[in-house]
Amino acid sequence: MTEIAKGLEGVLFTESKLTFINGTEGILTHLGIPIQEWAENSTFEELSYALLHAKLPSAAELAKFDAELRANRELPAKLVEEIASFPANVHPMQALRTAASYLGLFDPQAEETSEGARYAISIRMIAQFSTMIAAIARARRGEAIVAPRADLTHAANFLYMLRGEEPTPEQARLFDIALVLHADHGMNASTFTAIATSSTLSDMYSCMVSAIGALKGPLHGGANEAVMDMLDEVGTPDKAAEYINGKLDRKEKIMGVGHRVYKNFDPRSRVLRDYAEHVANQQGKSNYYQILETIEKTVIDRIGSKGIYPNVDFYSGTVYSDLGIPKEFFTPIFALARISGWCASVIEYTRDNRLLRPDAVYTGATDQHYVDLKDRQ
Ligand SMILES: CC(=O)SCCNC(=O)CCNC(=O)[C@H](O)C(C)(C)COP(=O)(O)OP(=O)(O)OC[C@H]1O[C@@H](n2cnc3c(N)ncnc32)[C@H](O)[C@@H]1OP(=O)(O)O
Ligand SMILES: O=C([O-])CC(=O)C(=O)O
Repeated sequence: MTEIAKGLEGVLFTESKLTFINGTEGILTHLGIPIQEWAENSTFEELSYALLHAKLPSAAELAKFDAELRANRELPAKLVEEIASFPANVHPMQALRTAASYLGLFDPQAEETSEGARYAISIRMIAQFSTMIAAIARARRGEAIVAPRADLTHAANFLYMLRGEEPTPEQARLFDIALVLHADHGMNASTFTAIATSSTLSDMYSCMVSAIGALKGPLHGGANEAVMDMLDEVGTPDKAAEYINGKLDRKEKIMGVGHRVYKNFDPRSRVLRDYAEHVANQQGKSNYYQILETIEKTVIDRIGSKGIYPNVDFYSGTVYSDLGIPKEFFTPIFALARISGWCASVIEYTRDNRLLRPDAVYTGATDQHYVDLKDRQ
């Protein structure tokens, strides 16, 4: 009998030097370096360089790359106008998908697919995704769009544009760590989607728009917002265990737990949990962390034996929420970070491109003949 790899589970379709995951032992490395070391020591700018070049930058290379990102933050004025007129009630991921596509209209290199062009476009998109997302957030709240500043880091500039005031160094660093943790993750659904599009030799903007669409779904990047919905529904920590037990009894899914590859724990969620705990311990903060702690314990007690543990989307929202970021922007922020992984993976795959085209086992009718419309039941 023909074996079907449902969900392409375990199917190896390419080689990559960027990211390694051992889902049984909870190991994630970029360029062989553990994610915990990236989070502790590095920045989003440095990891983006490392992914795009498959090597750690020298100090001079990093300074040049950072300067290029800073120089490319501004959006075309027409796009800013367009974002300001988007309907306020659309989901920000819809707005981002549209804005990213619109951005391509102003890029003279948009149709070029050489590696050099893909790289130059990647720098612009990494820089401009941040500006687009902050602009979408401001416009949605009816606030004036804040122009980017070139004297701030990528993380600090995003929070500045979003809130209209500079973050503290601690807030900027916390957000930077969140970006580092989300920047790449092997052949996840959105990266795979970007690669599938690029495998037809399509352009970078089409690849990124496809990837945004794939990230949006609640089984992937959209889960971080869904977790926050769940926390709001639970309300207070004392109700969390009953709420989760009820959901599991009804065989409903819990958002932010479970993973196609990690069957023990997701190392990113551990890092985020520590930061979420740190933030929660500061005076006057939300009780989201306490609810999540109880949910984690209840889930592991009930279904941990199936390999269900918190994933990266579980704790990220409470960190964002304590940074003053509204929940509808959690998934756009995922895109703000993952753009680096998408671009790097597309560039890497395209070097030895092969059209992606799997197959399905046909189970439909055979030996039929066309029936005229008037003779059909
Ligand atoms: C950044 C990211 O993309 S990380 C993932 C973000 N997504 C989410 O958090 C959404 C919730 N999680 C899920 O839906 C799933 O865990 C997925 C889609 C991420 C991975 O699923 P799969 O690899 O297909 O796992 P699969 O569906 O085979 O699950 C195995 C068992 O665990 C159960 N299970 C998996 N996830 C969950 C969950 N979130 N809640 C409850 N039960 C779950 C399944 O029902 C299944 O049980 P069974 O064996 O009794 O039928
Ligand atoms: O790898 C996956 O399937 C999903 C994930 O955790 C990510 O994209 O960060």
